[in-house]
Amino acid sequence: MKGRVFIIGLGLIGGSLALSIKNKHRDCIVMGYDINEEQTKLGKMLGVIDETISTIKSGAEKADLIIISAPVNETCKILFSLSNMNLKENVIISDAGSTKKEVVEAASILKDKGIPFIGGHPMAGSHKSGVSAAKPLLFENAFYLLTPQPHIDVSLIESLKTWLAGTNARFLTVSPEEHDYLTGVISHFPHIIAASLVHQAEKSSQSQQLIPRLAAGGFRDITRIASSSPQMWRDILMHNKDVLLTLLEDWRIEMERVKSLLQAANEKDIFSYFHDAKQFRDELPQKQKGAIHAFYDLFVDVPDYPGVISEITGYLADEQISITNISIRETREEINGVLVISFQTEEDRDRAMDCIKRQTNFDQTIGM
Ligand SMILES: NC(=O)C1=CN([C@@H]2O[C@H](COP(=O)(O)OP(=O)(O)OC[C@H]3O[C@@H](n4cnc5c(N)ncnc54)[C@H](O)[C@@H]3O)[C@@H](O)[C@H]2O)C=CC1
Ligand SMILES: O=C(O)C(=O)Cc1ccc(O)cc1
Repeated sequence: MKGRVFIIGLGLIGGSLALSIKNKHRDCIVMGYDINEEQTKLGKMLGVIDETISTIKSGAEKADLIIISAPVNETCKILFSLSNMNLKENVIISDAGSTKKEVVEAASILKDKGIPFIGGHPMAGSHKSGVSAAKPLLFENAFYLLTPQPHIDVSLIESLKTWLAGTNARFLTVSPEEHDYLTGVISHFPHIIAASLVHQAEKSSQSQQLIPRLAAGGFRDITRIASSSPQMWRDILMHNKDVLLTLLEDWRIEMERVKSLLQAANEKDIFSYFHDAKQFRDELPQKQKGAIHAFYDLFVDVPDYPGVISEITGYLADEQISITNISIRETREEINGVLVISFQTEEDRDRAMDCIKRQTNFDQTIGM
């Protein structure tokens, strides 16, 4: 496609969309605006965008496609300001926000002026923020939910999908209400629980100083999403309040049930509680990307001698296997440490396992 794409909110998601669009449509020009000028400058320096734009108006009035990728409260305000600008006749406006009902409602002001808005949500990402974390293939194999209103012409939806083809995502159309319920269950609610687990550990750590050290391993992994942007999650909770209040009530009832099983020392039902959860989880699709990002982790038991980490990273570098993160877990003093290496893809992790197996006799396990 040829034309000008304008990204408003040039962070992790805006930057990743910009890169995927530039990859696929070599002749288009991607313009970027961010309220934080540093992000726009950085985006240009990193080659994420072609042009920096200093006001929304100046970018919007030149654009064929506008994608808003700011926190969802800001998105609603930006939609309102776009409705007062002289946009091109063929423009399409979309967004990348994690909630849809309120965003689509805010966009009704555009409908009144005949400007098409198609709500969008690429359902992949991470706890990282900012344009420097952007990646062209962040959304590969992820679901990309679209929430067009009935008045939107099918050809416009197809045109948006063509613009976004470089994401390699899978498009699904749902209603804004359905969207907010689905994402409430599998993404928004788990973020509340992750943050609450961290709060609980923090409270306990006031009387038990060993907690932070012991929490360094699995606890840190299962609460990774609690490191996400607080502004983004505040906005998401404000938008999806009703769904989340219902889910919190369901959760409270569920916890009461577990409490009574425990009080009654009901071994049979406690077993079933874990057994049934394991069964459902084990049957979830493994190769598909869900809303919460999976890193492909490899755990390597390494002996405690100087240089062991650079030895392993050296073997991986020799075979050009890229890693996204590396850390050492020291939960067991004076015994082997566990080196945790994270990869972007399952293939990279499998190649790394094979490489380390050939080069060393260290035990390895994979994180699931
Ligand atoms: N982080 C994730 O994994 C995912 C996030 N989303 C959604 O995408 C949107 C962006 O999230 P991220 O890129 O992760 O956040 P981010 O924090 O990396 O980027 C957001 C950017 O928006 C800018 N911004 C804030 N207000 C603005 C305004 N009024 N005008 C212009 N720019 C403004 C910020 O300065 C920041 O650079 C949010 O709506 C979020 O709910 C969707 C899918 C995944
Ligand atoms: O893996 C993670 O950190 C996420 O939870 C990513 C994420 C965050 C917000 C979304 O609307 C969709 C995906």
